[in-house]
Amino acid sequence: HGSVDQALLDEIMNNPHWSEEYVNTCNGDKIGGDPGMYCHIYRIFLYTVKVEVRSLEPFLIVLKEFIPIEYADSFLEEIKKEELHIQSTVDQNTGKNAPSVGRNANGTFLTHHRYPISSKIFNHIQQRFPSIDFRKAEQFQVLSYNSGGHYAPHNDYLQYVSEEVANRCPWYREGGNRLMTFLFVMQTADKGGGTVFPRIATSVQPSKGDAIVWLNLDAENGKLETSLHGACPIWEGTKTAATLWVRVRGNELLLPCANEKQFDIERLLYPSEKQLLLKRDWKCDNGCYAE
Ligand SMILES: O=C(O)CCC(=O)C(=O)O
Ligand SMILES: [Fe+2]
Repeated sequence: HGSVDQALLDEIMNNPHWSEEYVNTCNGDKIGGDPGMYCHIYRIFLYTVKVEVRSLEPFLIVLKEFIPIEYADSFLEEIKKEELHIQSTVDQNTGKNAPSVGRNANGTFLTHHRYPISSKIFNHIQQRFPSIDFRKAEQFQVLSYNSGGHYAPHNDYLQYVSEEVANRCPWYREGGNRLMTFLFVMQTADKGGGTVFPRIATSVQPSKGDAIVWLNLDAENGKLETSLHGACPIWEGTKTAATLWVRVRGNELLLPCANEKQFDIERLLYPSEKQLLLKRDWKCDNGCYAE
């Protein structure tokens, strides 16, 4: 692991939520090495969006240089004024809030329009990614990781014993599960700090301003276990990122005419071209739109 601080490395290796395999995947960014990977640029209104397609099953893309550097910097300035709390979980044994073994990060939630700059970033995302209604996303979760920080591989979907039980909770009933995670990076670590997807043996080492976008559910709203991911350990420096968890209600991405439920992945990959397509007199093969 090169010149990685041995004590930090030992700590991660002894953490039951991490494994050598995960850490190795963290250290090997797949840029250019994955035969299934490709890139394209789409244009929407006057904006261009650079897309790196890492995987379609599960869906994982990186939007390169997506958030302007000056926006990221302004947001960072605002965040400095916020009190970031150590992210804790409820200890199963004591019932008390305790720092989590699975995650070592400071963070806070901010409403989309909390600050002019968060609003600007929110609108920036929405304009360039119109196939998703980001108003249906939870608040920005800002996460900041210092050296030794990490978030061990986990899934973002909410887990309940059953859909019936879940729906007793108004918060779930309104939004449904977490369909998509949209994460953008405002500050990169000096060493480490990518996002790892162990089930597809991939990690993304983002640059400042890049956004990493993936789906957590399948087309039937089932839990997509291959969306397992984590924040790789930070060996040096600080990483700051913000997450939008987009809920599924109002964001059904299903093909209008598919007999079997399937996502309309093109809507995510080429939103602008899809808009043009929809302007044409488009008919589906299975006749559901026939006059
Ligand atoms: O910071 C990262 O790379 C991952 C964060 C994450 O997985 C989450 O907030 O759910
Ligand atoms: Fe996550």
